[in-house]
Order: sequence, then structure tokens, then C-alpha cells
Amino acid sequence: MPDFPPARAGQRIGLLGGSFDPPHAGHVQITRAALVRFGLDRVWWLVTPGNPLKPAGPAPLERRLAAARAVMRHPAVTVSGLEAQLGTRYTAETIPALRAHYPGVRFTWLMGADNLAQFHLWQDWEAILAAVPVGVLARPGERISARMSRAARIYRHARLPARASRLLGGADAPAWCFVNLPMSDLSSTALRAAGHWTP
Ligand SMILES: Nc1ncnc2c1ncn2[C@@H]1O[C@H](COP(=O)(O)OP(=O)(O)OP(=O)(O)O)[C@@H](O)[C@H]1O
Ligand SMILES: O=C(O)c1ccc[n+]([C@@H]2O[C@H](COP(=O)([O-])O)[C@@H](O)[C@H]2O)c1
Repeated sequence: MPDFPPARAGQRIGLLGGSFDPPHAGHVQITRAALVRFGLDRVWWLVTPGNPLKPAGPAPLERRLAAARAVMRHPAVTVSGLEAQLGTRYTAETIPALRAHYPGVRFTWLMGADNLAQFHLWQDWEAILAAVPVGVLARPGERISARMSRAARIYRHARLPARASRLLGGADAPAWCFVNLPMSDLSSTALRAAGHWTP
């Protein structure tokens, strides 16, 4: 069993879950932005064993972890296979498992705007919002669908304005914040289609 990354009570840690099939510069860009914009001490990438909403399985986990470690080089960022270690796949299971393993650590869930648009389809999505702050990063073509999404509408009272985004990492849930940033139009789908990734 690989080691769990270290963390101290009170630390603010962003969790970027993803297939990373393959990882790309867009992931790196939103991670760097999240550290600064959401007032985080660290970001952990959670390379999923498989997105529960995607029917086709991704490339093997070890291959995606190795590629992610090659792409994401930053002293405050850790690339992990924690969901495989914990035996969880759904985010609503992963977050309580991490909180039980790391008492007192302040986790923030991170995702691109495309995932906010679909967030209401995730298993127990309201439990996720009740458990941790959620930081949303702009993605080309997704800003309007994210803002109009069911989750954004139902939880509009819990939205932190972008000018206060640095408070998100220390905020009590429910709280979410949408930030704009210089956007990257990279996607794993496009890289796979262009033949840049052979599992
Ligand atoms: N270019 C990007 N801009 C903003 N967010 C992004 C970008 N690429 C990925 N993300 C976000 O990073 C997280 C992990 O993304 P994922 O590994 O699914 O990559 P992807 O490029 O979206 O893959 P795919 O094309 O297979 O759906 C998700 O929350 C996703 O919204
Ligand atoms: O828990 C769910 O129902 C759920 C549904 C869709 C996506 N997720 C998680 O969202 C993250 C982003 O997924 P992906 O495939 O878009 O990179 C990843 O950690 C998935 O496990 C989680």
C-alpha cells in the first residue's frame, strides 16, 4: 500500500479529481490558479480509478499517475492515487474517507466549469456541497452553462464572490466560488483524438 501524503490539521488542501487520461497543461494551469485564487496551502491531484459517469475505462492508473507526475511539477502539488488506496470512486465517498483519515485538515473540492454544469448528476452531490467548499475554474465554452446549472441556481446563496475567492479555502461549507482565469482550451479528449496518448 503506498503512503498517504502528509498533512497537518488546519492546512488548506485543494483536491483536483480527474481522469487525467492524459494529463495536460490545462490541468497544470487550473492547479496553479487554484493555489493562489482560493488561498490554498497545497493541491492534491486525485487520479481516479475511473470516472463513474464515463462508460469507457481510462488508461491504467499507474500509467496516468506517471504521466501526471511528469507534467505537474510544483512544490505545493502532490499527484496521488488516493481513491484507489481508499477504495472509493464516488466523490461523495472519497471526501468523508479523506476527512476521517486527516482530521482537522480543510479540504476544498476543485473542478472545471464543465463539471459544475453536470454536478447535479453526481452521486449525493448535495452532500459534497455540505461537506467542503467547492472552487470552480473557468473553462472555454462552459462559463454560461456552469452559471446556469442546477447546482449554481439551488446554491446561489452559498456563492462567494470572485473578489473574495481567497477566503474559500478557509470557508465553512456550503460555499462555492467561480473564478475566471486565462483559459486553456486543452482537453484529454482532444489529445486522445490527435493520437498524443496511447494507453
Ligand atoms: N482546459 C481546462 N480548463 C479548465 N478546467 C479543466 C481543463 N481541463 C480539465 N479541466 C478540469 O480538470 C479536472 C480533470 O479533468 P479531466 O481529467 O477529465 O480532463 P479533461 O480534459 O476534461 O478530460 P476529457 O476530455 O476526457 O473529459 C476536471 O474538473 C475538469 O473540469
Ligand atoms: O461522484 C460522482 O458521481 C462523480 C461523477 C463524475 C465525476 N466525478 C469525479 O469528478 C472528477 C473529474 O472527473 P473527470 O473524468 O471529468 O476528470 C473525478 O474525480 C471524478 O471521479 C465524480
